[in-house]
Amino acid sequence: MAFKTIGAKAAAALDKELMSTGAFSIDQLMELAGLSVSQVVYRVHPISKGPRVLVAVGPGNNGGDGLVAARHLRHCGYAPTIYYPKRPKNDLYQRLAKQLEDLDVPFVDDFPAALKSTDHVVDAIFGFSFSGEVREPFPAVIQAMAETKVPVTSVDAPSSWNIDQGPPKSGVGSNFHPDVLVSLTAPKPLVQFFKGRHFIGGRFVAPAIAKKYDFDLPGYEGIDQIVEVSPGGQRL
Ligand SMILES: NC(=O)C1=CN([C@@H]2O[C@H](COP(=O)(O)OP(=O)(O)OC[C@H]3O[C@@H](n4cnc5c(N)ncnc54)[C@H](O)[C@@H]3O)[C@@H](O)[C@H]2O)[C@@H](O)CC1
Ligand SMILES: [K+]
Repeated sequence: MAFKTIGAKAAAALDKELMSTGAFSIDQLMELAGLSVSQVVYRVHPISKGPRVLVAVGPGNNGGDGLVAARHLRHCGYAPTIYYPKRPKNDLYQRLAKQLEDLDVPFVDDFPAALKSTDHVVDAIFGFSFSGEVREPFPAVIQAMAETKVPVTSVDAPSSWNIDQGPPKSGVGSNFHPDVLVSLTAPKPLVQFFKGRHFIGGRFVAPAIAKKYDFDLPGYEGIDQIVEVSPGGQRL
């Protein structure tokens, strides 16, 4: 059985609903989303494969998930490094960054250089609100992630891919195929073009809300925050 996908518009509406009628705060959702991402990294890249994780953080909530994941990974014994070139003034992102600074997590400015000394990359640049062509300073970052041999885990979407239509046909991102994807709440239509290891995370949706938005909860086991599915979103 394939899990139903939710398109960009539905994902944004679901997000709004969780924070209005669902009574969640954004901090809560982001904490659980980021925790899922950290569990996926632990699953696909145990510390024995190398503790260094470079997290590429974008300007929106996808980036916030990356900051939370980095904090959990640090507490689990990894050595994360953060690339965060566009830091919004928003209080939530400032606090997430401060929490990392207090754990002595380094922030770096040169992504290609940092990529040369890491064991794993988390792509938390853009999620379901990405649209159009990638703007500066991110084209070189996407290109570097496309070319590296270091494994890349993308949060919610491979950054630069159109949420509903998948990878761009040409230009930045057309050759970007991350090794791992963590779909948050439900896979997006782009998963039909994805070929790597695929997980669903974001264990915070009530059954009634999933029903309203016409997707299935993946059946998390025990205390797991993630479920592995096929690249295209079939139950394994
Ligand atoms: N309900 C859920 O599923 C949850 C989703 N969360 C995360 O939130 C994400 C969505 O967050 P947002 O709506 O803040 O948006 P995104 O983080 O997807 O991206 C929006 C940011 O990217 C910029 N941007 C958009 N297109 C661009 C382009 N072509 N070039 C350069 N910059 C561009 C925008 O100006 C904005 O700053 C999800 O993908 C997921 O990762 C979680 O944090 C919480 C719960
Ligand atoms: K992403």
